[in-house]
Amino acid sequence: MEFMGTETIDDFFSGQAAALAGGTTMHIDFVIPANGSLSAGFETYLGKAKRSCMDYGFHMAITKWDETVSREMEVMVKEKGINSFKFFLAYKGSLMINDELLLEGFKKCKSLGALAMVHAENGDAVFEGQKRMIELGITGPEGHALSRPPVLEGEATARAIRLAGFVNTPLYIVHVMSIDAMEEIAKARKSGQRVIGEPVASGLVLDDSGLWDPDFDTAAKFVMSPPIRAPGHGKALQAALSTGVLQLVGTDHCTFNSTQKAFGIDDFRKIPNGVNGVEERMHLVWDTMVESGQISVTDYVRLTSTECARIFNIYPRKGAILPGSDADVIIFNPNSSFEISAASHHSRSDTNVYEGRRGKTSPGGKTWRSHHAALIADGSLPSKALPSRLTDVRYIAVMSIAEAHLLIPGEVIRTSHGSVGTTHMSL
Ligand SMILES: NC(=O)NCCC(=O)O
Ligand SMILES: [Zn+2]
Repeated sequence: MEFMGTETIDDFFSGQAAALAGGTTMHIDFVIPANGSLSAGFETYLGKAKRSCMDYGFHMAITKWDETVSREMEVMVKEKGINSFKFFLAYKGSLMINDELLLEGFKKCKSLGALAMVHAENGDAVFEGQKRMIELGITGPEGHALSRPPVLEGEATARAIRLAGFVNTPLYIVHVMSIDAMEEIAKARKSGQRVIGEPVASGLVLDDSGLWDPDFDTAAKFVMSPPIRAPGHGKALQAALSTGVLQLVGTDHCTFNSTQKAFGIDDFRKIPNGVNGVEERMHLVWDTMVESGQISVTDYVRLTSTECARIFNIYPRKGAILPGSDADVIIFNPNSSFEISAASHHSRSDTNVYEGRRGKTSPGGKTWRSHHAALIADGSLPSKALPSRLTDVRYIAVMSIAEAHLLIPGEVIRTSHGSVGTTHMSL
């Protein structure tokens, strides 16, 4: 993804290699239109995706509005297999759109049967918050969190929910990071509105303390939007996930290396926003949610995978181990762990926001093995595979087997709690 004057350090190949190493076997990336053109953006991303080593799908961002965009949305849905569009309420001056455009976009999604997705922060208020921080002389990464507090996420979430309700169209809130946003989603769902809330790995397991680290590189690696919140928010998001208030776990994998993050060494507003997570998501959700007893193994499969397949209409090709479904499996040993580190991860990023945390190994002691249709015998990654873009927006299945059970290609899969699923990430 091109963002904030630079481009993510992971491309389709390295991002997907990281995903596969971490037990995720398909992703849906966000296409950013090229100068507002959906078809040009789509072609650009098809070109980038030539480097793919696993299956993928596309969402698309809508960053401006006119008759051409409206017509192109129709083409994307009817001819290109895109069934979800993202609207940014933040990033004033670049990706942000106003309420008028949001309403147009929601109406168009409704008429096309597509799912509207929203990045929910009040971009005008964030802009004001950033000015305030700079005026106070706060230029470091902590200024990022201070300038865009949870109330601005709550406000934008509530506004998007109400406007989606006004248009009467379903809504998906991406990267839910705060109690404020989660409570708006809870209220809407209780009232019967179809609102889907997606927390991401970073919001569930990290807190904002890293942003105050005196070492710039360390602090800057935690800069993402909405920001990683103060202690307490993550725990509340975990509880919301386990009780069904939030529906699935994504990653928003969007990596920049230290030299890119250093663009903002004198001004936090210039630090490219984004953190890693696609390689760590399955480990972290297992570790945080299953091992703590907050969710069952069956829940784990649903939250990391099946739910996503259902929401994006990919089930049962993905999200199920059934005749005709894709045979994507992951195998790990819950009793054996390794240390997560930038030194050994598969992303191209030179930092890892989960440095020092632990993940599970495969039965052979290596990273998890995961692959679509062809299991890798020794846990190694594919050098080049035969990926496909699922034009009917089908996803990939991941089966989690808690008992380490070595599979060989063609073997009948037996498990006491086998299931399947999917995830999405953005590169
Ligand atoms: N989330 C983030 O900080 N970077 C990716 C762009 C976005 O999705 O907002
Ligand atoms: Zn976003």
